[in-house]
Amino acid sequence: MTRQRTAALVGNPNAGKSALFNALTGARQKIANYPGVTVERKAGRLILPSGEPLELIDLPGSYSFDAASPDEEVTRKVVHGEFPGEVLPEVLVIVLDAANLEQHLVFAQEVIALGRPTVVALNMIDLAERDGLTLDPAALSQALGVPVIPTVAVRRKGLAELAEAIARAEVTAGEGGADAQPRQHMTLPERRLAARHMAKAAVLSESARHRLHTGLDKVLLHPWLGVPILFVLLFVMFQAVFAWATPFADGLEAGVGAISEWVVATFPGGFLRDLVTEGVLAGVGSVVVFLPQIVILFAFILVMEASGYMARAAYIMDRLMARVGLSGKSFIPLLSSFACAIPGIMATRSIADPKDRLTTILVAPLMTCSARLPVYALIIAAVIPNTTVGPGVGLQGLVLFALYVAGIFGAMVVALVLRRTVAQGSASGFIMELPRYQMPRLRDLGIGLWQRAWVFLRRAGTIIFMATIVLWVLLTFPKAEPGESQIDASIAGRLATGVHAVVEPIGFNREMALALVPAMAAREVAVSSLATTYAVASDDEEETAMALEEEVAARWSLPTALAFLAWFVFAPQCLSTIAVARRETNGWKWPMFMVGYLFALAYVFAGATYWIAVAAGL
Ligand SMILES: Nc1nc2c(ncn2[C@@H]2O[C@H](COP(=O)(O)OP(=O)(O)OP(=O)(O)O)[C@@H](O)[C@H]2O)c(=O)[nH]1
Ligand SMILES: [Mg+2]
Repeated sequence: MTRQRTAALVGNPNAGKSALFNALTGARQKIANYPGVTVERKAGRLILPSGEPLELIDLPGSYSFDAASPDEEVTRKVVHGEFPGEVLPEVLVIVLDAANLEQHLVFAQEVIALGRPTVVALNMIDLAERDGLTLDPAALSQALGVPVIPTVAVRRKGLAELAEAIARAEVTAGEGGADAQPRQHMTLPERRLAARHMAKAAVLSESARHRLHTGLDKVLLHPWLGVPILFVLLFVMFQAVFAWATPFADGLEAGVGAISEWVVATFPGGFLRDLVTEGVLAGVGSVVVFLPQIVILFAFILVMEASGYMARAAYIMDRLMARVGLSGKSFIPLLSSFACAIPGIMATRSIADPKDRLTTILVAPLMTCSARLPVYALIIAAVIPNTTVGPGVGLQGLVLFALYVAGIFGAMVVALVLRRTVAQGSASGFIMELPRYQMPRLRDLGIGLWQRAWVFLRRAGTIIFMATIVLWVLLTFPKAEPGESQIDASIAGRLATGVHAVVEPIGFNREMALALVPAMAAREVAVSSLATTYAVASDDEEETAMALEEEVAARWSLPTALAFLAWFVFAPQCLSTIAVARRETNGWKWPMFMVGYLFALAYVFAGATYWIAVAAGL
């Protein structure tokens, strides 16, 4: 009888099936450290200890036989003998990741329930050991009712034993293991529960560290607690941005003020001195004082990344993202957009589905980038009282938190609408391997913070510097006639009158209108523009110059200030983002769509904020 005998490798994605396949057959299947590498069946020849050949089939990873994707469909068909031109494999070899036993045992039970000759390869035990786990293959074998062979595919450990077990499984086909009970009718939650018990029973000993890590995961990834914990962390972060930064920001502000006074005292009055004090020092200085806030924000983000928490945040958010039609793959691009939408949009290249990717690009500018922080911080410090609304809860930090949440919420709603209209499609869930918890290293943290601070200062020294000088010149010429205000007379003032007509209905004053156009270069320019405008204006009125924050507090009504905040949650005030969106979508159509919908939202929400605030008597 020369019938070709076959065995198939099945299991969750990233369990090491292809690595085992290569080790057993000498093939060169692509393996890589992420799920979904193998997407079709591959066959190779394994020589059994008896010298007999056996056809071994490597299959795509699968979470269940209820196939969701085409590659999982391949697995289901091959295992059930429904694949065209393929015989029913006699032996099923389940490959488990020993370091993720609980997760992998769910599908394993479904395979064993088929009642076919089955062998389990308990792979990656080296990783389990590294994590501080000592496993008991015998206990697992007892619980599953099939032989369990420990293997390390990449170091060719346990291969002979596995081949032996495959050969034997064929012989004992149909006899069933000691504990084999009918498991056909288990539901998914029942399988999950059984998986947890079996995984627990299979652990002989666990290091204190591993226990700590699983304990942390139990709390941080808890179905109910996970989301509130994430929000509390973010909440604390925004409180800290205000509470901790204040002394440093005050120091910087005093420093800029001192330099300005020194310049005034040392140099003769005139064009150049005004350019330096009203343009460079008032304008650029007004942005630089937000450096402490930026550093604190990134300190939190970097610690969350380095400790392994950020990946868990992605895991927690995945369900929420799926509900609005985004895949979990969008999480990292959207997260990067909190720093800046440009790297965020570029990171969407990792999203395979084009509609999915387009949606992510279109909503990325709604994530609050760090360029908005100076604008938010200035307005909040100026008009929101520095009081507490509960033990340890500052009102200013609360408002900042609300603005970030408004951006996220806006993005979710927009994504939902886009997925139902112009970017139709369904969400694809993702399962990611969670990295180990780690104590963030101070050195890495320092380097990361330095890089962020440098990016911020470089922007202040280049784009913001240039925009401020151009604006100062436009504000200073032509010179006002006696009795006329300098702003009214200037080129910038006249240009602003046109913009003001458009934004007056939503409560903006003329200085705000004046700040909006140069702020297209970068959002922080809104702050430097206001500073320069007020510096020029107060010079003109022979007033003593006040700090920008005090100017805003004195001149803006609360509804106007709130409307300006609402505007910046949505407005696409960034030419570089538009340019990157054009490059990544290969054309002007989508960037124009993005700019259009964002300005429309900004206008509507700023207007609504203004009129509601006015009606409320604020
Ligand atoms: N340390 C260690 N790494 C392993 C072991 N087995 C596989 N790997 C690694 O785990 C990763 C995934 O292995 P693959 O063989 O591609 O996994 P797969 O099950 O074929 O994954 P899909 O094709 O996506 O279903 C690769 O980076 C392998 O090098 C092992 O026993 N120990
Ligand atoms: Mg594979």
